[in-house]
Amino acid sequence: PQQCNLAGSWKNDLGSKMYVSKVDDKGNFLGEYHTAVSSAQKPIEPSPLVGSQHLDEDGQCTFGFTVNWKFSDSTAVFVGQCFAEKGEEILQTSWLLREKVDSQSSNWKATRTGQNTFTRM
Ligand SMILES: CN1C(=O)N(C)[C@H]2CS[C@@H](CCCCC(=O)O)[C@H]21
Repeated sequence: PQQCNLAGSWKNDLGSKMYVSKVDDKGNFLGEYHTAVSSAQKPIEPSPLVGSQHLDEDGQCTFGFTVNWKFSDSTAVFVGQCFAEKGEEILQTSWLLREKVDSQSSNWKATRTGQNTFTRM
């Protein structure tokens, strides 16, 4: 069965790109996230990501990774699964974006969530 390995280049429906370096034998990986959009004031820069994926024998692995934004006081965490359909690999992900807020009274509005699909570039 096709082993769904996250190494390589991915793009999502927002036009963001993700470059994943090799996945080690424990499933850990590093990479870079090139976001296409941002609510931050500063110019967008590539940002490091650190993650881990299951290396199941059936190849439809689940994974998670964290993106530490270099141009924004925020952090995103993604969880998802890799699906292999007719030779195409699709990453179905959900994410939480936590932005730094100035006081706990604003804590309620600090976390956003969404879902995104990635395909190989
Ligand atoms: C573009 N995005 C993207 O490709 N996503 C899957 C979502 C989850 S991370 C967010 C971008 C955050 C940029 C940094 C910031 O504005 O604080 C958004």
